[in-house]
Amino acid sequence: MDSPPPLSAIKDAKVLMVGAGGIGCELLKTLALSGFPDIHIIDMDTIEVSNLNRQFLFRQKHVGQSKAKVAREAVLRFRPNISITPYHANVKDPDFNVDFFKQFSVVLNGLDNLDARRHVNRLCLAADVPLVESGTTGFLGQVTVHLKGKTECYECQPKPAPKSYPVCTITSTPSKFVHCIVWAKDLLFAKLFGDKAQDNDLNVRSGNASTSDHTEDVFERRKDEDIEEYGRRIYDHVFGYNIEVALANEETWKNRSKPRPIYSKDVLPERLIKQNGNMDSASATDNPSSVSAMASLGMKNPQEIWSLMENSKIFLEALKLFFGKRKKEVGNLSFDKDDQLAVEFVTSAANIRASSFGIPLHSLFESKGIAGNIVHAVATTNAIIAGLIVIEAIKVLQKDARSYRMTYCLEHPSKKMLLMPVEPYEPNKSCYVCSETPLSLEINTHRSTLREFVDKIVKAKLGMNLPLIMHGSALLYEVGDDLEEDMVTNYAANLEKVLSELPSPVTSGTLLTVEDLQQELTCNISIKHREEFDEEKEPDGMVLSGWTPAPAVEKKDENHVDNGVGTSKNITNAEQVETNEDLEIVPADIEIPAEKKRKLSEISNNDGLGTSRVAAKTNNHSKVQDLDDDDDVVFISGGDSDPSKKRKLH
Ligand SMILES: Nc1ncnc2c1ncn2[C@@H]1O[C@H](COP(=O)(O)OP(=O)(O)OP(=O)(O)O)[C@@H](O)[C@H]1O
Ligand SMILES: [Zn+2]
Repeated sequence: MDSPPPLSAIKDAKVLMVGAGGIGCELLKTLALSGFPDIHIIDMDTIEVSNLNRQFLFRQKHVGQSKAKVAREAVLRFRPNISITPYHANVKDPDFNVDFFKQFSVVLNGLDNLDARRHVNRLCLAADVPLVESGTTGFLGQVTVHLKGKTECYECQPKPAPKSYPVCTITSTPSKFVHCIVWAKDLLFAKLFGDKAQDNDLNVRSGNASTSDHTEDVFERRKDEDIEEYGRRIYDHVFGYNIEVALANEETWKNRSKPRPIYSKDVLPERLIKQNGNMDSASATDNPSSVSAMASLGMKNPQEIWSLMENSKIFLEALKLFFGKRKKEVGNLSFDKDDQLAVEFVTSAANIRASSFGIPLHSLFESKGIAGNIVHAVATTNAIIAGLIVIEAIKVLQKDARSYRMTYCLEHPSKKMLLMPVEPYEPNKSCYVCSETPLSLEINTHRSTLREFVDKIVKAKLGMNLPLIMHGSALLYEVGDDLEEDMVTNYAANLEKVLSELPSPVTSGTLLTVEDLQQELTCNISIKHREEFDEEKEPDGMVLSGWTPAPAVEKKDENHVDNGVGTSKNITNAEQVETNEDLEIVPADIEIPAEKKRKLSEISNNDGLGTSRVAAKTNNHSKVQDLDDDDDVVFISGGDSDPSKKRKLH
């Protein structure tokens, strides 16, 4: 195949692509066809059957192989003369350090989780390499350009927190099917098959616990207890007894319709084994990943809505299969949308609960989508977004900063346009990642340990990978392969100490320096002691602040138009999305600007210090409601985790 000569800016470019999934496959193809001569790809995954419907560089025979390597081979078949270097690895591996990033002209992300995106953002800032970010969720998509000091970095705006529900809605007063799914997945499944020791609101106490039968841990299987008996006991406890206990609190039901307790004997015959000969033989195979309650019971259609009786049978069968065929995993399982048996269990439990609360039942297919925060992937959106990434990459290579655009791909046309380009925003001066703004942390220094600080703040909130913590010149903690043994012992001991009892005590007023050696990121955290925290609102028992959106100021030139679009009015669609009930379970990785912020061109038109001719603009992003996980993002994606990971249906 002959191809036209590449643009001169492309000819010498060396680009790094991170992620070879839905967006990545499209991107690699478009880069190759556009004439990019030297492409490096990092992807840590192997190909799954569920990827094949949209990750078109992969075929059935590639299942189980490295995405980065197979993508390379597929593209070399139609562009044999370009150089493609694959890395089957996690981008967070220490090998991919700042020096590694420095060799590239531009980095292009096709990731699906916040954690990896933040990491790449930091490495690009440290290496001073431009980053083109992207994400898609169904029909929605987004591409942004991040150039150190010129445009906002990926982390300049706090990301939407994952959608969460009030605990009491989940444990006591569900009103939507999603509440039943969250209950089945995060409480019941976790209690039965995950870590037993975890706190869990399922063991609802009766009014007089001392005389109740329920003082024992009902979830503990009794010695020699038959598995069906055990399953029925769990069933009766969570769908019968717990509902009776809840009903006893009249106040709760004053303005709500009361739930109905459901006991297994009312729904199922006394003994299923008699009814269903294959209950004991269970599934035909011993391969744990193919064990299925539906298969055992001869039910085939995942789109069918099961009756209460069918849900109850699936519930008992799935429970039995976990304790029979997958016994080794019990105690360590966490819900995985690709685990058929887990989805069957969660679907049936959610449906039985829904039945009790008068909520419409759902099929396994629908439940899987809700439980896995799945948004149906749209291959065309990935292709459009990949094209836009390449357009922005070319502008970056041409050093044409004034024409950079962040572009949103909308679900419904706005002013007859599906693509909405907006000029990029200037960096947020209070961003702890790309500016040096100190953070402050309220924490109980007499109660919280260094380990809690490391896990909940340094890793979870600040997204650091290889952290080092200093108080003045005293090193309190660091990680690394080359540490002396006595240092390792010291740090391990420090981790268990409360902050005020560390060798160099951390108390109110202490300024801690936290550094990530791989990301080359340093943050100063000013510590403020606080005695009490609200368990519901501040479950971490610590509050980090200082990382805020840039202050909103009164907006001028409201009708200013970028490229013919881009006024605040263009956001209506995004706002519709935000209030769209159907999207409730979508992990919104996407952020859409509600109103304009100061833009790059306005800054570069003047002294470059931010005293732009446009005196006042707002700086708010209206984020599409985060429906999940993962996950996750200012950018949309194929999904995280991670609690912030968005996922697609395959
Ligand atoms: N830390 C990371 N290092 C390297 N690659 C990563 C990292 N995190 C995510 N990825 C890759 O990014 C890609 C994202 O692609 P995509 O959103 O299509 O997800 P997927 O895993 O292929 O599909 P799905 O999530 O829908 O099952 C994946 O191939 C994944 O392996
Ligand atoms: Zn920033």
